[in-house]
Amino acid sequence: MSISIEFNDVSKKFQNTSEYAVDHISFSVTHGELITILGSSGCGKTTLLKMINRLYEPDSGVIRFFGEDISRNDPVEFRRKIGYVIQQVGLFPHMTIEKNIATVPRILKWDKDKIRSRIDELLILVGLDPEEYRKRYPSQLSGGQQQRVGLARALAADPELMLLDEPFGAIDAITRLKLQDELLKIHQASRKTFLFVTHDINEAFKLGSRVLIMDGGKIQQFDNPRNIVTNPANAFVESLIDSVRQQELLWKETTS
Ligand SMILES: Nc1ncnc2c1ncn2[C@@H]1O[C@H](COP(=O)(O)OP(=O)(O)OP(=O)(O)O)[C@@H](O)[C@H]1O
Repeated sequence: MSISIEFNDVSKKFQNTSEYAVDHISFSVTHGELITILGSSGCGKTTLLKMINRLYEPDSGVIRFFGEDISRNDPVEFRRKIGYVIQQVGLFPHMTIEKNIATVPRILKWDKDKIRSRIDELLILVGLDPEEYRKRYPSQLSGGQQQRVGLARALAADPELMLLDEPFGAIDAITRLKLQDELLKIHQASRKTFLFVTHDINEAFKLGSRVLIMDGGKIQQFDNPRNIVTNPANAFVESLIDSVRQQELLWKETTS
């Protein structure tokens, strides 16, 4: 099996800050995995993701994509091979849903019929009826529906890698659970690599075949959920798991 993403001793410190945002981290992801990156606010999750699509450049270390050092690629061209979904969705407000989804295929000069059938296929995949939603504008959609379109747009050109930065962070709990289930199905069907950032431990353990736990810019543990629970690597991971146990206890107490 091939390695799609590999970090080799990668660090990033922003100007006028004393601490590393990402502090000498190394890990690799096998192609086809869905990895979640879990940690509290400010631990470096977004910085890690943005170094992959080259919105940020590392200060040191090497990031490889299918074995190639990404710093040698043209960043704009490279970004088209990567789907990127963020919490704020970022749909173009003046464009219809179909035009939003077609953004990258149009840049890649796909022919019109291929783009049209891809739009329909993707809308169905993310649970939106093409007839009803194709011609709408983003402002005519709910937040959850906009996030579905954001996902469809990121998947449009069939990227080898999907980067998802707290995509469901602003969505209500019930819709969020539904979107998580759909994301798992989409991932299974696509067999591509997905890196999903979240600060929600339940979401991280539900979605990730492996969970990369960060704190202070460092990896605390990178393993499958079962091993993390049964064999926490350090006190930080233990306290994270304890926090879920406390929630469960509280839930049991209040419902019994
Ligand atoms: N553009 C920037 N300039 C200066 N410091 C930054 C910049 N972006 C991030 N940082 C700092 O780097 C550290 C890591 O930030 P990052 O956004 O990666 O964290 P995060 O884990 O994604 O947090 P959150 O969950 O709140 O989004 C933080 O201390 C943050 O203040």
